Amino acid sequence: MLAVLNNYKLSSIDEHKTFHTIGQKLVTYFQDNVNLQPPVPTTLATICLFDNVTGKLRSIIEGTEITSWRTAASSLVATKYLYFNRIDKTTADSVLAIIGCGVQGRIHAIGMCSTFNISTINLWNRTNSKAESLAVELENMKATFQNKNLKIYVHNSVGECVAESDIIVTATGNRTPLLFGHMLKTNVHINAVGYGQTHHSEVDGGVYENGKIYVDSWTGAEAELKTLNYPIEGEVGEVINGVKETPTQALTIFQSLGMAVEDAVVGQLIVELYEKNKK
Ligand SMILES: NC(=O)C1=CN([C@@H]2O[C@H](COP(=O)(O)OP(=O)(O)OC[C@H]3O[C@@H](n4cnc5c(N)ncnc54)[C@H](OP(=O)(O)O)[C@@H]3O)[C@@H](O)[C@H]2O)C=CC1
Ligand SMILES: O=C([O-])C1=[NH+]CCC1
Repeated sequence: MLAVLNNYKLSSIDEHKTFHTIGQKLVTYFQDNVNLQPPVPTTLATICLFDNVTGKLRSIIEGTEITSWRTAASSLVATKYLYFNRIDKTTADSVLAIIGCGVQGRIHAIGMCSTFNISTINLWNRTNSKAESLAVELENMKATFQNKNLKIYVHNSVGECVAESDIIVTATGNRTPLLFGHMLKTNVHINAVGYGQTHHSEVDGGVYENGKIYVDSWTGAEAELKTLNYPIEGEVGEVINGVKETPTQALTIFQSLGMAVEDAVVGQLIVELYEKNKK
């Protein structure tokens, strides 16, 4: 995945300096890595940064952790602009469902509960013990969350998990849909993160048909969502900068594809901080 971003600022480094980034992100997904002893992450990433004047390789950065956090951060931004900005904030304690409690499900759970007023988190995972382990971890982190009274439940079915949920994260490698329209209440926001057969494998067509679909990048969507036969409303960024209106419709879907440019900028920030602290 190629990434080029010019003329931007990193205020934590230097608010006057302008940065230019050329990067390349390499990602592999080996599902059986979780069964190794010790387990290895299934999604592995490496980020290469190049000098923007000469094109010479400047740094190679371990990108697995960056990918985990960046993906969750994108969903948090999407949830803020597509969901929290359309609801009554005075009553805005929300119920979150995590479908798939692997690396992404875990980071999304921590990120959402740290950022928003989540009163209940519902967890489902194909292998139930992983959802139970995440529930224990979240229980031990409660003091750091926005809502210290967070209630945590593990469910035996996806339908039960999402029935009362306002915000849903799907983060599985499932190749066929596991989230269907009849399972959802009204006024729901979905962050569809997992990649199975395609990016949109986890969510049934009936959900896309009745919702407003947003992506992280039009360019990514043109390349990677060719088989999604429903109209895309816009980029989340277009809602943020006012080009598109905040949706008022009660079902929104953030179809997360992953943008290498976001990873490359975080990589650049890490390299700049490293260089600054070395001096
Ligand atoms: N949109 C984006 O930018 C990104 C998307 N991804 C995608 O997100 C997904 C999750 O990644 P990650 O958390 O790192 O992977 P993990 O291997 O850590 O977790 C995978 C999860 O998917 C579940 N799963 C796998 N196959 C199935 C299935 N057939 N039915 C139901 N559940 C299944 C696993 O359940 P179990 O524990 O039972 O095996 C586990 O909960 C992947 O598809 C990955 O490609 C990853 C990074 C960025
Ligand atoms: O952006 C990314 O790293 C990925 N998107 C889909 C799988 C991994």
